[in-house]
Amino acid sequence: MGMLVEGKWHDVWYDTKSTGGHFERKASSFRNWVTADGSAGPSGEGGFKAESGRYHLYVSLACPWAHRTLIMRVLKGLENMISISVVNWLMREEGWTFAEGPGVVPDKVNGAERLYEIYVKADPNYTGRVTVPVLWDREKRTIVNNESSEIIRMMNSAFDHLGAKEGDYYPEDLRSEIDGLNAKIYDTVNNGVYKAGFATTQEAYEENVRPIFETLDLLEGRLQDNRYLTGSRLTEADIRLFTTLVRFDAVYVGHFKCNIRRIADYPNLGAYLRDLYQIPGIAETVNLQHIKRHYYESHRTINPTGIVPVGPILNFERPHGRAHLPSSMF
Ligand SMILES: N[C@@H](CCC(=O)N[C@@H](CS)C(=O)NCC(=O)O)C(=O)O
Repeated sequence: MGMLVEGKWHDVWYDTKSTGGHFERKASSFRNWVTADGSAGPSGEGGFKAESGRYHLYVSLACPWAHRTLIMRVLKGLENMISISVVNWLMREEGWTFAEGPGVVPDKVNGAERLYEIYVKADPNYTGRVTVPVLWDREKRTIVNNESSEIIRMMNSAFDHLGAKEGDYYPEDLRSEIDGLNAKIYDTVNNGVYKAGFATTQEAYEENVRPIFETLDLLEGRLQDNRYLTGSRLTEADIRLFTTLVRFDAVYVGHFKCNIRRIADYPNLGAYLRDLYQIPGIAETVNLQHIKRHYYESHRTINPTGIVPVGPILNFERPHGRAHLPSSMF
């Protein structure tokens, strides 16, 4: 665990001293967009035209942010257009690495052994955290973007004219509702679990753990009559919530102390989680070994022994019973 300072790797843990025990996530640094015609996107510069075989995605199967991009890649059928490398689950002194292990896919594009080498290739003076996901451009030999929320937006539409699968997960008429859900779910659920788990004072922990369950309670009600968060259509808001829910009972309840309730205790959220898991292609993006081993073995400030709990027993294949709720393709 560490960061780059002017292109040099330093092994440091998150600083929570200056923030009263609170974990504060830093903004991502590379913000260019792949677009259909290569014009600039909402941020950054142009020059990144959608082309089959041009882009490469670096992911961790453990990471909920990277997981979003893996799901979107499958839903949009981009597996043959965007290649991937998968880091080892363990993130210790050298940060993410490609050390051999089950499920690891080495870096055949840059031949890197550690993820920070990719950041230094893109910017020899880079200062900041070295995070997944990373979208790499083989042509310009640089990082296009390392912000998952933006990478999934690009995947949603930029490759459509090249034969991506049909489907719009950020449809025009639902955008303001999706934006509202995303903002609340990011703050109190996706990042909320990290704020609770990485807190280093009792106050900071309690302040952050309660809102997680307030939001989950709210979503439980919303999912009573709605198949998906916005109603009958699956959107990026569901994908973003899914990657936290699927890790919740296995990791966040124990390791991050988010234990007021489990997802298994929520009938609607639990069934919704199984419903999404059973969408063709999604189960293959979920690797509970990488997920559990990453958190419990990497965060030694929280779990000094590195022991990985054996349970809980989870079965996302069980019938979800939500097929009666209205659903429409797009
Ligand atoms: N905002 C980023 C966050 C990505 C992120 O924090 N990834 C974690 C893994 S779950 C990471 O790589 N952390 C390494 C570090 O903070 O040093 C995104 O959504 O893409």
